[in-house]
Amino acid sequence: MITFTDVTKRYPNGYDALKQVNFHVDRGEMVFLTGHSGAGKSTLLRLIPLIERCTIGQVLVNGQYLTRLPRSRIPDLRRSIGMTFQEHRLLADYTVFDNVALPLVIAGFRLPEIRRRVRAALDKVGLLNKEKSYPITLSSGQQQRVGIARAVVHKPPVLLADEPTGNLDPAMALEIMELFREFNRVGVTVLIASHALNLIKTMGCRTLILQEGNLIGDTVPQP
Ligand SMILES: Nc1ncnc2c1ncn2[C@@H]1O[C@H](COP(=O)(O)OP(=O)(O)OP(=O)(O)O)[C@@H](O)[C@H]1O
Repeated sequence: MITFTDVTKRYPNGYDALKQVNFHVDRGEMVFLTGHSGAGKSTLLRLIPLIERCTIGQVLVNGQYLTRLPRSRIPDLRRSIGMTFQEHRLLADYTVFDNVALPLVIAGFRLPEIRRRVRAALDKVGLLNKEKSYPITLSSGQQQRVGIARAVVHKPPVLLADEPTGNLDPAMALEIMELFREFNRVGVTVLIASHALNLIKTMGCRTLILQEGNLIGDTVPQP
């Protein structure tokens, strides 16, 4: 589903945030990505929906080589990927419903379908009763859940999460990770960047380890 072949990402200031990274994530896998601050985790995630382009190498997502992907196909690629961010990036003057509906509005869905899908997504994250609330009135964990609902509302086969539990207490963090696991159980390929080593251990998933832009580990837990 996601293959990196000798991927190097050099930023315009000449810094190599990723250096000849190679890995493959199969369809339906759930994988963690960890490493110190500045190791390149966010950079790696951003290459998948083409928020950034790699400088050298190949990124293959859902059968498409991204280096060859014409600009006109980027919206299609992004519709196949859901992404959540640590800082949520919710719109403060939009209700929870409207925040989650946004990707569907942009994609041109009709209102009855938008209602149905947004409510289904909010139901999955346990926030159906908050659809009329504004993000500022929600806890950090609830805001993260709204971000997750927005990421899955168009039912993408791939879900990426950048530090989804950064601001949360351990119990809430585990709940959020379990939510990702539920999406994975129904077939979604999940890749999560996280510092939370204990939590990653608890989840018992394959883990990629980055250090200064090098992929130095790819561990699969023993049964
Ligand atoms: N747009 C940019 N221009 C130049 N350098 C950048 C840019 N974005 C990131 N970097 C550098 O690339 C390196 C990797 O950054 P990245 O955000 O991918 O790391 P990270 O592992 O996600 O870190 P954190 O855990 O702190 O979020 C860092 O040294 C960072 O300063």
